[in-house]
Order: sequence, then C-alpha cells, then structure tokens
Amino acid sequence: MSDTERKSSATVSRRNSFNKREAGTKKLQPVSSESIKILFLENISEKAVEIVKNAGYQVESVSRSLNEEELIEKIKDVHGIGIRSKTRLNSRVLAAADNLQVIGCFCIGTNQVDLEYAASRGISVFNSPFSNSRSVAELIIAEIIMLSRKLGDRNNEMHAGEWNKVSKKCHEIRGKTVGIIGYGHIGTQLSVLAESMGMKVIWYDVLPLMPLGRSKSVGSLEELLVKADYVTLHVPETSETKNLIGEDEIRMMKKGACLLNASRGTVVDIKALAQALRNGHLAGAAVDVFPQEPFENGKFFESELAGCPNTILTPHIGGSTEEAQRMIGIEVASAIVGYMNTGASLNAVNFPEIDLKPGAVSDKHRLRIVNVHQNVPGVLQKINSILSKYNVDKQASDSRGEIAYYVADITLPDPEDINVIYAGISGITENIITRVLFEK
Ligand SMILES: O=C(O)[C@H](O)COP(=O)(O)O
Repeated sequence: MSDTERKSSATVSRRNSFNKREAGTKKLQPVSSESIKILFLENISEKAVEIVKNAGYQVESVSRSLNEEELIEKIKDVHGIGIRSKTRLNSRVLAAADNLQVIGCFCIGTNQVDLEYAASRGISVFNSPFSNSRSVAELIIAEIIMLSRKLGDRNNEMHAGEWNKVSKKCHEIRGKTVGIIGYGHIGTQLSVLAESMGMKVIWYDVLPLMPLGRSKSVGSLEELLVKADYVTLHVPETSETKNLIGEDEIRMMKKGACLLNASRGTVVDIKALAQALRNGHLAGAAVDVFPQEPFENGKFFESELAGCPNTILTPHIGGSTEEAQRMIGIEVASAIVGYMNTGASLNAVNFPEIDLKPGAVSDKHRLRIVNVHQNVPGVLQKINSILSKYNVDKQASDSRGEIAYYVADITLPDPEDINVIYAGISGITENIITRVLFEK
C-alpha cells in the first residue's frame, strides 16, 4: 500500500467511527480498536495476550520465531508486533510492514530490531529493560556453583552409569572472586546475590556507576580478566561488544577460571573458548547464548562447545521463568496499548518521548492528533496553522535524531472537521505517520 492509500483508508475508517461516537465517553482510543491487529511471536506470555485482547484488538499468537520471508508475509497488515530475542526485524522486513506502528520486544535486548529504520518509518519500539534481570542473575549464581563443583560432568556420568566421586579441583564459591562485565540491571542484581553468598565482587562497565554493597569497580577489562575466578558477561550486543572476549582475553584470564555468558552469542569467540576449555586453560564455562540459535524448539543445535569439559550449555533460557515472562508481558503489552490508544511513547527505545495526560473529561468532540514527522524546520508551523481555527487544549512535541513527534488534544465544534485536519496534517510533505485518537 502506498503512503497515499494508507492515509486515505485511515481517513475513511476514522470518519465513520467518529460519527458513531457516543456522547459523554471518556477514554482515548483509536478509531476502531477491533480493527487493530497484533502479531505475537516466540511464545509471548498469556498475560500479554490478555492485555491486548482487553484493549479490544485482534491478536494472533505464534509460539515460534519466523524467518525473513515468513515475516515479510505476516507483517504486511499488522499494526503491532511482539517479539523476543530471536526474531530479526531488519529494514527489509520493516519495509514490508505497511501498517506497523509499534514493536514490543518482550525481552531486554533490542539488537534484533533495526531501531533507526523503524523510527524513520514512524514505528516506536518498546522493551522491558529489567523484568527478567533477577531470573538471569539467579541462573548465573546456580551455574557458578555448578561449575565450581563440576556438576554438569558428574550428572552426565551418572546418567551414563558411571560413579565418579571426586573432590579434586572442586571448590566452594565462598571467598572466590566473580568479575561482572556490564554493571546494568542484571550485573547489579548478580552483584548483590553473589556477595550475599560470600563472594568477592569486582565489575567493569564503560559507564561510571555506583558500586553496590562492597563490590568494587576495576579500571579496565584486562584488570577484571586477570583478577576474577569467574568472569560473567552482561552487556548488550553492539559493534563494541562483538568478540569482546576472544583468544587474547581468554589468555589473560587466570588458569582454572570459568567463563559465563548469558548476554549475546556474538560477545564471545566460541572457537577460542572451546580451545581454552579443551586445553585446560579454563576450568569450565556456562553458555546460554550463541551466534546462531535455532528458530524453534525441537530443532537441531550444534556448537564447537558440545562435549567440552565442565561446560554447561543452555538454550537461551536466562530470562525464561514464569515470573519474568509474566512481568515482561504486563510491561510491554501495556506499553503497546498505551501507545496505540494514547500515543504515549514514554520509555520507547528509538523514539522521542511524550506522555500527554488527557485533560478533564468533556462532553465536547475532543480528539488527539498524533503525528510523526521529519525533524526539519517549519513543520510545527504548518501543523499549527492547520489547527489554528480550533481550540488546542494541549500540545507537546519532542524530537530524536531525524524524527520529531507531535501530540495535540483539540476540541472540535463540528466532528466532520476531523477529515479536514487529518487530510491537512497527513498531507504535509514531512509527514511520516498521522493518527487520530478519540475520547470515547
Ligand atoms: O534479551 C533478553 O531479555 C534475553 O536475552 C532473553 O531473551 P528471550 O526473551 O528471547 O528469552
């Protein structure tokens, strides 16, 4: 659908619904909530499904991720999509999404989405920056103990019928040093848990941050690698973190140290890690994330790490607990509904942030204009000249990079005027998306 077709079909549906509006109604919402289509992939929690259904939207939930071609087909007519870490929303996929207005990443990471391209198309992206951090931190604590007691190997042996009672090279974690790379939501949770179990905590972050408890920041990654008995990664996937831990960094680690990665698969050079485990430089590793991960459960998985000594491999389950998924479901689904119904972009990761509170309830024809436009001089003047005939109750605008976001509440003497306003604003050359929301 071309931009012109997109605009005109929206005008028609909005006009029809506006005429059906009942007097004395109070909540902002899109023209016709029931025509909004949301696609959820990767087994997003039932709680999230419930929230978007309660908003009146249509929702389709698929338990797996989709590949690029499948996505291009499926994303065509949806207004919102919910994904987790596996689904790649690159510019080719997003270019096919004619109606898409909002993306919900039901996880922490947003590296799987081309955020800048999404913004340039007026699509806002939300995530859940901390709801699964406790689950990841608990997994790391469990794995530190498992590695220090070589539980993975003992478990495998027992299942294979071999009794192997040993204490050599098995240790308590009390008094040992854990080195946390990335002191964000997960790193700090882990810091507190590890310290409460008697571990010494050192950490390294590119930002100056407040150390929790008795933890200490170190001046460089190298210093952390040299000092820690357990090195654990909690960084996002960026160009700076790609292969952050390679052959040289592994060599710097203490002989007999362990490496844990529950961040992103690209952060560790898997080949170098496998080699260090096989030649005994490292005593163990726990890896939850991989450069290539299967799209769905039950698929074949292979890695050079398979069969390495004292190596725990898990299928990207750091955040996979009922508690985390429920919390993430509530947080991100509410952000999607908030954005669709009121235009609130607070905490969006790629968008200017506006959260315009609706004014006192009125029995007049009040509506909200939500507009994304190119961030160039003169656009606000054009919008305001279109709105100058009407009473603008409130307005707000903000910009981020190449896009600007504008939200205004206006009162109309004649409901039919909405068509003039909509056509005017969406017809501005710099317009990216214009939406109209009603108090119903
Ligand atoms: O980004 C995250 O929050 C974690 O990697 C978990 O991702 P998941 O929701 O795909 O398990």
